Amino acid sequence: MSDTLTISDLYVEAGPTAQAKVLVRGASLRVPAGSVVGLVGESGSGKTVTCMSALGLAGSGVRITGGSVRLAGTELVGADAATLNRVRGGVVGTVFQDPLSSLNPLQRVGAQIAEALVLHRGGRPRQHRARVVELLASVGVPGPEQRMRAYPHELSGGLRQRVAIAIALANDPALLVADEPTTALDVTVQAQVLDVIRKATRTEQRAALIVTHDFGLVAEVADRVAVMYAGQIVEEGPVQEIFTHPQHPYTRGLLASRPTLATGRRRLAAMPGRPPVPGQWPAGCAFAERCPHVVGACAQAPPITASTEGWSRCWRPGVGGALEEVR
Ligand SMILES: Nc1ncnc2c1ncn2[C@@H]1O[C@H](COP(=O)(O)OP(=O)(O)OP(=O)(O)O)[C@@H](O)[C@H]1O
Repeated sequence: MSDTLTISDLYVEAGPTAQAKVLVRGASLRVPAGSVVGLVGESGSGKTVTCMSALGLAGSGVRITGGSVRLAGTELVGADAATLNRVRGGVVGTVFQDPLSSLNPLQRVGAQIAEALVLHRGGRPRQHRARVVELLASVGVPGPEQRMRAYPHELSGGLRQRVAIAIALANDPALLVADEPTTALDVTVQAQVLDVIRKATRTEQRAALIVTHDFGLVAEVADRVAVMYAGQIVEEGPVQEIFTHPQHPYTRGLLASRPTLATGRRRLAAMPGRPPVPGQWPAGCAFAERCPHVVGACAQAPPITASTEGWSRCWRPGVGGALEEVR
């Protein structure tokens, strides 16, 4: 299967060149066409910076210093503003955690969807009315003809996120990037919104990259997963394989932490061979007596990320964020 998105050996820095902070170090990631990939890692590991800088959407002061990003055949690193504008909203649609901050509070939601269509397809907003209704219906907004006239604050959080997804999907993008799309929602609504994202990808053969700290969400929705730690992708592969045979200690630590999504938890529990529960030293850990940390429940700083059954080693962030073994 060809890749819709290929990120290769990406380096990203921030701050003045002389004292630049390296935020992403050699990240490589592929999102095959028609598949859902979860980019998972703890807060601050560099997930958002990786995705946003890859799409040319990183904040000021953040720059790519190496690597390549190919989206549907177009190289984005070093691309001019016109190419990036064509790609954003056209080839890739983005959804963020908080729809209230991504939607314009002063504009009716239908007008905002129509605006996305006008931007890439031309014409006047009212010419896109039928497509707006169709989009709202496709993301499960009931009564789309009425709801398109609502302002964002008149809708529930779940409906607002559906509207944000409708905007992201407006121009039939090849790739949907969703950054913590369900974190701001309560648990039942989370499952519904994930369902919308899954349908939007599976039925249209569209690829999706979902950024999350929640392995349960990945278990629920993704085909492949990439695990990010301290600016590096430490492990990448099919979800089932990574969940049942995690190779990297950090992945094991993440898997041992409690996923929030009930359905994801059920799927995880059904996978044989997953790591032990947090808070306990695994049987046979060679460092149990010397090391003060416990799996997934470390109170120290910097934390040791994992020491689980089958691993006789503990790891912690070392110089420059690289993992070093604790001896
Ligand atoms: N504009 C910036 N300038 C300097 N540092 C930045 C900038 N943006 C992000 N960072 C730093 O880069 C690191 C990675 O941030 P990022 O937002 O990508 O993490 P994340 O894994 O997405 O976490 P979260 O889930 O909390 O969003 C953090 O240490 C953050 O402080």
